[in-house]
Amino acid sequence: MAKQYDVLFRLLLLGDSGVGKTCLLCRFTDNEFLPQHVSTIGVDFKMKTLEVDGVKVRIQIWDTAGQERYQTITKQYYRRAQGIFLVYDITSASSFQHIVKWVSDVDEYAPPTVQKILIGNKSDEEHRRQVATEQGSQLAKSYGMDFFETSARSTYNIKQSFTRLTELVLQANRMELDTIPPSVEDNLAVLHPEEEEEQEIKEEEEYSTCSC
Ligand SMILES: Nc1nc2c(ncn2[C@@H]2O[C@H](COP(=O)(O)OP(=O)(O)OP(=O)(O)O)[C@@H](O)[C@H]2O)c(=O)[nH]1
Repeated sequence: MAKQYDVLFRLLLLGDSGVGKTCLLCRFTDNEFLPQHVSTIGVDFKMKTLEVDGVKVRIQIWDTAGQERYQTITKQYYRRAQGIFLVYDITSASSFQHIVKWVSDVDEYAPPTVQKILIGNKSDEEHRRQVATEQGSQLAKSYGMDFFETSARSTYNIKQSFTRLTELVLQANRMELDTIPPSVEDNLAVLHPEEEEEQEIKEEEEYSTCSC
């Protein structure tokens, strides 16, 4: 059967516990919002297909637990990520301060080519804001990253931020894609996951436990 997509990328959501990583993912993939905080245990993932620059991109998005005790497990997922969302909560100054630590973990464990975007989530909570938009934008600039304030509750900037990271990953891998001969492209069309990894993904899909 012909593939329903041209390329497959892995994205990762990182940030402190409670910043809204699971909610961002559930809003993007299922257009749902979970009002209660159910801490992720280890990792979960969901899939979605997007069309970016005329390319059908299947993205596998990994939602990691923000809690310290799961860090040994979650760090094992950095290695295979092509794009990473670094998420803080605009109502939590500490979650913003910890971005420095998340970036240093990414530098240590993720591939050097990984694309990163900074996200300030919960923009609907203006009355509880502790981190100014300018602070987020300055920090992102200092790391050379794009920056979005988002709201999983109101849907603000959700599609835009996921599309942008996918676009950046696509651009970063474009040369590699362009060198795949058309005959191979028809059947393969996945940058890294070939048959073995496809099988792995199918198994992962069967065990996916995302709570939304
Ligand atoms: N107001 C508001 N609340 C949000 C938003 N996104 C998430 N929340 C709330 O924040 C809490 C934590 O959200 P989660 O998505 O579970 O947080 P997480 O980052 O996945 O947490 P861990 O799994 O523990 O790492 C929940 O009560 C959500 O309803 C948002 O955009 N606006």
